[in-house]
Amino acid sequence: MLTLVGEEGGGTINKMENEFDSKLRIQSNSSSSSNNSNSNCNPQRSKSFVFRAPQENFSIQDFELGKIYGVGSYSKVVRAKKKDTGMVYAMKIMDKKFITKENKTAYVKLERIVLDQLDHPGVVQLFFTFQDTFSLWQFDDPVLTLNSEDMALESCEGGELFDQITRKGRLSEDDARFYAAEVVDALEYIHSMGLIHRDIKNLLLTEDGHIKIADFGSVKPMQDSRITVLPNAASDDKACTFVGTAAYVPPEVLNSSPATFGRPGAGPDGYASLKSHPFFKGIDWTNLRAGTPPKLALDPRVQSTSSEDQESSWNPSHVGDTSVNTNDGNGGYASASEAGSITRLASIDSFDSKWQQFLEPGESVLMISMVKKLQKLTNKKVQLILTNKPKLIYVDPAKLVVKGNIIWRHDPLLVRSRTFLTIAQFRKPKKVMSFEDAKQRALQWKKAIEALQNR
Ligand SMILES: Nc1ncnc2c1ncn2[C@@H]1O[C@H](COP(=O)(O)OP(=O)(O)OP(=O)(O)O)[C@@H](O)[C@H]1O
Repeated sequence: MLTLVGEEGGGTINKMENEFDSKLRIQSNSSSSSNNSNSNCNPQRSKSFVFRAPQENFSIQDFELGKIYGVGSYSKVVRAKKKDTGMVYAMKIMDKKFITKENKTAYVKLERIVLDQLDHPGVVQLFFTFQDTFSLWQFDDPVLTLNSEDMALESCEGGELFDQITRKGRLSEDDARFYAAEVVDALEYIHSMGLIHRDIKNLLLTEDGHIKIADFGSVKPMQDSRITVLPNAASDDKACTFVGTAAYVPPEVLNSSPATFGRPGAGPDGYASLKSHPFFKGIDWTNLRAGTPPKLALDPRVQSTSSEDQESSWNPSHVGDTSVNTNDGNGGYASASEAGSITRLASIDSFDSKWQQFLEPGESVLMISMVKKLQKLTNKKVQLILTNKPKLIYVDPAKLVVKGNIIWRHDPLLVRSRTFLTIAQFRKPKKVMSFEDAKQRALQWKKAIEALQNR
């Protein structure tokens, strides 16, 4: 049985979560006093800090949840439609216990405060936040409790720029210029606010195809920052701590120096010389966002992407299904019957810090499940973990040691039923492994692995 409470005792967890609350909760405006999530009003710069994006009393039940946009190191981002208003958001759901345990509270707080104060078309907008308690089931064991911190962000329906490059094979020079210009414009704004982002890896796209920068958890406010940063927010000015994602790290950080504004090529005169570079000839910097973006290449595996279709697929049970970008021929959503068979928040254990030790920095879990590894004589319970590296391992859940690293090639997967998944490893040592997933997600495992094979 996987229990969060059972491992450490409810008292400790409660203490941790209270600690989280006290660190995160800052006097906020209430929903009744504020209906201005879209306004440009300046936040109040005083001891009693007032958020522009209010802390609401909503619950996840107020939303229809759809596909999972992605899984970060300490969050899941899910498409969420508010039932009463019909507004669609990208809901960033974070487990408070996990964040507290991993000492990430300050980063969460910083992202919340910074996003609250940024206002630029190239930066993803924060609309509101709320806290919630989910009831979880695992293999029909008693209910578990997840206390979450949720941020309702502007939904970037165009997905990641990375996927556009993958689908198109390469960008034309004009398209590359367009995206580069929008990134430069957004970074100029971010830098003008006295912030260094430090983790520009997810360049997201709006439905129209304009760039949005997200994920401000690693942001570094400089001393003269125009952003109000409250006590307890992350500060590693002196320590030169490594923050960000290894593959995207700027050269100065690799040399153990602090991050600087210089990354994208801005010189001592700021962005002027960069923007007047011959590559950007013809770019109208003052009306950048009025330009026509490159046409988005749709995911060929998704048969229909109209909003209508997406909305008809809403089902709360998807929230626990981390089989991201799978080829289910159903617009990226599980069918109703598949969804029904997915335990609510089934893969919540992906938030459990004990699995994080098997990941490298920046690596995130795509699917995770307690399964039975079928062997000749005995069956063993193992934790099967699929990551975006991509990597597929199974771990002894009691000893917390990796028991196997499955190296796959093409077409090694066989689904015998909703429960049984067989994987053939063709590289040496050659072997065939079978797993039984009591949550009947064999097909989803297959699709998630195949999606990675096809990348
Ligand atoms: N506003 C958004 N709209 C659509 N998709 C989003 C949005 N924000 C994030 N995503 C997707 O969700 C994924 C997870 O985002 P998140 O910010 O939780 O973590 P991350 O930045 O990818 O990873 P890490 O936290 O490890 O740095 C992203 O990779 C992105 O694809």
